[in-house]
Amino acid sequence: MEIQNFSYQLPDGRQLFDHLSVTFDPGKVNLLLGVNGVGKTTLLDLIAGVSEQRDLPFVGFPPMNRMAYQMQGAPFTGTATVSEAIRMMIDLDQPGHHFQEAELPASLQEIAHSYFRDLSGGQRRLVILEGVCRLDRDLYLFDEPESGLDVKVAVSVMDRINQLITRGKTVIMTTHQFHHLPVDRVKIQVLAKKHLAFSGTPAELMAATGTDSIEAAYLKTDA
Ligand SMILES: Nc1ncnc2c1ncn2[C@@H]1O[C@H](COP(=O)(O)OP(=O)(O)OP(=O)(O)O)[C@@H](O)[C@H]1O
Repeated sequence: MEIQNFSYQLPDGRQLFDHLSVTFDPGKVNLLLGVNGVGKTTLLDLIAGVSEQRDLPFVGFPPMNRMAYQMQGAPFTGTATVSEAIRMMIDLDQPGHHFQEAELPASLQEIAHSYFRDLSGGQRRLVILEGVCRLDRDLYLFDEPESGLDVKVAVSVMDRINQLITRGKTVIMTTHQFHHLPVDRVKIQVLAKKHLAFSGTPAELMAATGTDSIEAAYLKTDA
């Protein structure tokens, strides 16, 4: 899946990307890194087709009905319980699947009968993430999935994302946190100043920057 030589202007005329080329690896967690405002979410929106643009130089991406996108702050009906919300999402592409609450992770079973409107911000995010992971798609887009989650829940979310990779799915995700990543299955893309500043494995990034952690290595990039 490739973005080839892509230039993009925001509605106010600012140039966000200038001849940007990025290759995402199948079967991996492709991390999009970069400072606030560099354009990570915009890129996910463009890939997912949320921002309607014609003739994009995007090659090899699956059609929209084979993608799942966890957007930041995705709305959901407040009058559904957690269990109903997950069931609704499963019904989207597996109608007739007999969903049982016992299939839910323990953290969601505890709140299975709570209304979505009564959940905390982190709990809402967890429900949406679980629903997105339940969709049977080829490409999964996550926008800061662990944001606002406590460490234990964040670890379980990364485990969930890791399960997708184990099943041969492809993930593209933005993040500002570098813990609990399946490092041997990660490809890092660092966006900076309208371009790609780095593309490669965590080991390559650390070797290139003479560091021993992804966080230290990232801080040494141009991002
Ligand atoms: N609809 C829009 N109209 C005008 N500017 C926009 C629009 N959407 C995004 N932008 C601008 O595009 C730039 C990139 O935003 P984007 O949300 O993609 O950044 P990001 O890298 O995801 O940031 P963060 O890490 O803070 O989530 C920002 O300067 C933002 O203000």
